[in-house]
Amino acid sequence: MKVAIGSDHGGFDYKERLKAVVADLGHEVVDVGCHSCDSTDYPLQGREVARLVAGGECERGILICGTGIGMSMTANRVPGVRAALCHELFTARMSREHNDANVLCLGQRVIGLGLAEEMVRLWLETPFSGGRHARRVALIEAG
Ligand SMILES: O=C(CO)[C@H](O)[C@H](O)COP(=O)(O)O
Repeated sequence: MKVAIGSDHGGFDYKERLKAVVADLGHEVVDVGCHSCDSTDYPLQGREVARLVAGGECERGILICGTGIGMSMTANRVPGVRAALCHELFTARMSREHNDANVLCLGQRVIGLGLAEEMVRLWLETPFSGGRHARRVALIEAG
């Protein structure tokens, strides 16, 4: 898969570490920035990743800021994006199985790096269950 990844300064360190996790699983990483710890504004990177996913250039997206909240608010404004803000493994898995989430949002100031790495692996490898959940996702997309 092609996986877009982006962060603001509050998520920069995790972005750099999570890129390796994504690549180790055999996926292509598209890094939209930011590219340093200098202060920046999360909607810039959040929108860029969301547009890549909504436009089909990337199949999935991962966004990291301090809490993940601003990134999820931003990404979910883009039609076709189903961004899930997760802080533990259960919701990361369910966001794929039940909600077909195509963007994962994480908070670098909320969870440890080891958990974030495990969540990314689980989230990338968990398929959508379909069935009754497909009807519900279609209702989301119908607006
Ligand atoms: O979590 C975030 C948005 O949801 C940002 O990373 C956070 O608000 C940045 O804060 P600061 O400019 O004080 O570093």
